[in-house]
Amino acid sequence: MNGSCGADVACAALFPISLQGVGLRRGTNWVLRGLDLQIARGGITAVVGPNGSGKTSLLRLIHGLERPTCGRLLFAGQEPPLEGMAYPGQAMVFAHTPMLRGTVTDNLRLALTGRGSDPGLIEAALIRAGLHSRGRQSAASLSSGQRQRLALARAWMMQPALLLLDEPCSHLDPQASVAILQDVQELAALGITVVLSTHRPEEIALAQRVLRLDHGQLQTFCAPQSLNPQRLGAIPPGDYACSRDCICHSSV
Ligand SMILES: Nc1ncnc2c1ncn2[C@@H]1O[C@H](COP(=O)(O)OP(=O)(O)OP(=O)(O)O)[C@@H](O)[C@H]1O
Repeated sequence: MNGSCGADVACAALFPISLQGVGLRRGTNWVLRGLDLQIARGGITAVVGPNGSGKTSLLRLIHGLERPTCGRLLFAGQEPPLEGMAYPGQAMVFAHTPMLRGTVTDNLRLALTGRGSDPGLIEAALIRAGLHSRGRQSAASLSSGQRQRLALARAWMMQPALLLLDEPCSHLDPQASVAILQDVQELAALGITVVLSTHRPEEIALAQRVLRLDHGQLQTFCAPQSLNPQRLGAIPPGDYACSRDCICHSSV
């Protein structure tokens, strides 16, 4: 597997991802409102904004774990399938990755469910996760950082065209975060389009575009260079503001 966009068919079927007037209501609370934006194939998009601004909800919606209450979500101009939990061609990794009982290898096998066994691919995923000598170890014994690397390797095995990462380093120490971000960059270099929610400047710095939400609404969608670096360092995480010259696009 070269990993370049998993399958070009999947890429062609996913991009661009278009949100047209998308809203998401939970109970009486509109957590996403009037979103109009387009995500093109390739690169890393960082989704930023204060706590509760809707970052996770947006990723869940793109992945198919939730459906828009109103508006349209289109993949390559088409409505996604109604059946199934998650949309095809995608993988999502959460801040806290649950491990199955069993070994590290057992957890990787999960990604191959329904596709038969592929020892070579599992071996490659173990190496990718830096867990080559730990395949037979209980997955429950892994550190948080090792679990996240395993989760990314598992996602890679699924050959996704789109990888959604929900604050992948939020509970990791700096050293573990560096390893995760290295993995993310490698996956992006393989042609996998990455969308990650984050509060961290070092993750935003990896992105080619930054999508900022506030109270469920799109505030900005621009290149990170357009963000004011002074403010990036000086203000509390999650409160990223655009500099005056940031032109806000609905598509970057
Ligand atoms: N299961 C749920 N039921 C009802 N409301 C929810 C649920 N999960 C989240 N919310 C609400 O949806 C809104 C958006 O939450 P979301 O988790 O998407 O924000 P976020 O930007 O990812 O926040 P954080 O930075 O804290 O992770 C918040 O007001 C939150 O309280």
